[in-house]
Amino acid sequence: MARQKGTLSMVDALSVTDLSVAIPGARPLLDQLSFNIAPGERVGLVGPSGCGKSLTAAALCGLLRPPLAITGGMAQIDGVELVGAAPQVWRRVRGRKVFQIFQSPGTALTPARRIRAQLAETARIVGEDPKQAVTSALETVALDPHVADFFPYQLSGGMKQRVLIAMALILRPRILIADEPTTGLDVLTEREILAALTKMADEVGSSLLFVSHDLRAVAEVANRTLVMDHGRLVEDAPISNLATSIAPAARQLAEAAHALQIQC
Ligand SMILES: Nc1ncnc2c1ncn2[C@@H]1O[C@H](COP(=O)(O)OP(=O)(O)OP(=O)(O)O)[C@@H](O)[C@H]1O
Repeated sequence: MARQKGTLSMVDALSVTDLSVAIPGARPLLDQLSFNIAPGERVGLVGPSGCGKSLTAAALCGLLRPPLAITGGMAQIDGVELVGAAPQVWRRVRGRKVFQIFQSPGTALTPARRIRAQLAETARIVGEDPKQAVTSALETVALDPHVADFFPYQLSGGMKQRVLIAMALILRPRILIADEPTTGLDVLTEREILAALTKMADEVGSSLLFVSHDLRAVAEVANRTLVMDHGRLVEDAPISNLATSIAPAARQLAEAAHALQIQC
């Protein structure tokens, strides 16, 4: 495995070194993860259910809840150390340096505010003209301009995900972490979301860490894949190399994806 141990170089958007997460006193749930992501790089994080993908995303977004805790290692975004960072550091980092999109987009939107107000507020945070930013971000994620007048409850799951991607477009984060953003969506909506994600990352130059159990979805957005198994990183390779990996979890994922390919 071409595993990069990660002292932060000038070019890394994210550098993770020996990151461990556990309930203190118990065995680690994340065990000494190390990887780097370059600016603009799009990386998939895959592995079997329960291997630690979501915990990794949560740790990098400062969203672990006690008794879970980071028990060792470092994680830097754009040179800012996240492990042990104070709340005021997180307020500076969250959104502008790391933006997260999760499975349930509804929880990230304020229920009683129209989409226009929420996107405009985001634009003001970064000093953008709100009107222009809202129009242009909605257009980039292929949402009708009228969506700006809606409340979150009036949107489908796929539309809410696109609103969040529009928010990321306005904030221009250094890295976007998307944890299973298309789970529960139909396949056409899934492809639209993946297209919006890659377009957003291309326009802004953001790096993308795309968490999924679905290698086919990862293949749409990333060409490098991190594979986890039982809390450890077991492979770091181009997606096309997984079938011949020495890591059984990587080979099993490649075989499953191959078996699911349907000729239409
Ligand atoms: N709050 C928690 N307290 C204790 N253990 C937890 C907690 N959250 C997750 N875990 C454990 O950590 C491990 C990794 O969980 P995680 O949610 O990261 O898996 P995952 O790879 O995202 O799985 P899936 O693909 O099913 O979403 C699992 O064994 C899980 O039971």
